[in-house]
Amino acid sequence: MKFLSMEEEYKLKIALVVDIIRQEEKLLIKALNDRNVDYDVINVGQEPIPFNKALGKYDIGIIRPVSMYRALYSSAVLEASGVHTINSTEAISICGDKILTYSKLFKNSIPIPDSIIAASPDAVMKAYEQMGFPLIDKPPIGSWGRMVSLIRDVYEGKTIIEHREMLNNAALKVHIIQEYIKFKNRDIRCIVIGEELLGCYARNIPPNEWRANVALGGNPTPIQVDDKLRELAINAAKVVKGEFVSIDILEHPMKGYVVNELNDVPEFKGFMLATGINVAEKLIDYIIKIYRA
Ligand SMILES: Nc1ncnc2c1ncn2[C@@H]1O[C@H](COP(=O)(O)OP(=O)(O)OP(=O)(O)O)[C@@H](O)[C@H]1O
Repeated sequence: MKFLSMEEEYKLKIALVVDIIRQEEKLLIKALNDRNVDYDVINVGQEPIPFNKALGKYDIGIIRPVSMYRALYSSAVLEASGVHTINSTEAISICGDKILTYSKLFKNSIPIPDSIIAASPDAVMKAYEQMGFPLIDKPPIGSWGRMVSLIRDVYEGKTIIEHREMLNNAALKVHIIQEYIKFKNRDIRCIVIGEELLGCYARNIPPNEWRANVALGGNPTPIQVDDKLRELAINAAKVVKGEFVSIDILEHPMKGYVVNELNDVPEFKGFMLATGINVAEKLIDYIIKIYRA
């Protein structure tokens, strides 16, 4: 029997595309080193990426930029040279925009919060009236809960409309007006890799907040995963063509689980704290298992 050297064994060449190195990226680098996988870190926050077939030396691009457009475009350029990116450009473009995400989910009968899209101040006022207060108003792009607003009456609504109109970004002037789902004072975040659910945890809403983001102090706690939750998370990931995504789920008093959003560059500090699962190792093991030559 011939024993393969580590290099022969793992013929994969990986591009780890980043714009900053967070704890998540450090863990990915550690997992790559531990498994002796050949990789380069491409920092698109500092380095240009040419349209160049030489990029085709990479088998896989792990796309990790925090900035949505850096993630989207670096994935597109790598894909153009034949690199398989995780996530794909298509998945990033869908998940990076909540309206595109909801459109895919709704079309595929995956429950979402009742939502209305409004693209002008007049349309927003009408949408507020149709939805009724209290309601949530959020822009289609953004993360860490920024600009996600709980609006209790028309005065607060008018303030939000005015502020958004002042922003120099067309997408931020579009509003998603949404039912406020207060039910359990928490939201659930699951991670799917490939077609499997890695796990889920809950983020409890901290004091003086109504949002559960870990970045805002949301407290990660373990939960029991039932079949419905598992099925919903896997289906939602599939519908947006996500290969490594996190899925945010709210619990509705009548409708049960509803998908709030998906993230194509998932953060996983909170997930690891609550579940003890090393997401970086699982992702690299998955890549080795599925894509090793
Ligand atoms: N319709 C809603 N009803 C109740 N709470 C909501 C609703 N929409 C958002 N939230 C709360 O606000 C938080 C942030 O909202 P959302 O996830 O839509 O924004 P985000 O900026 O994309 O956040 P993330 O960093 O998770 O990507 C959610 O985690 C949830 O706690």
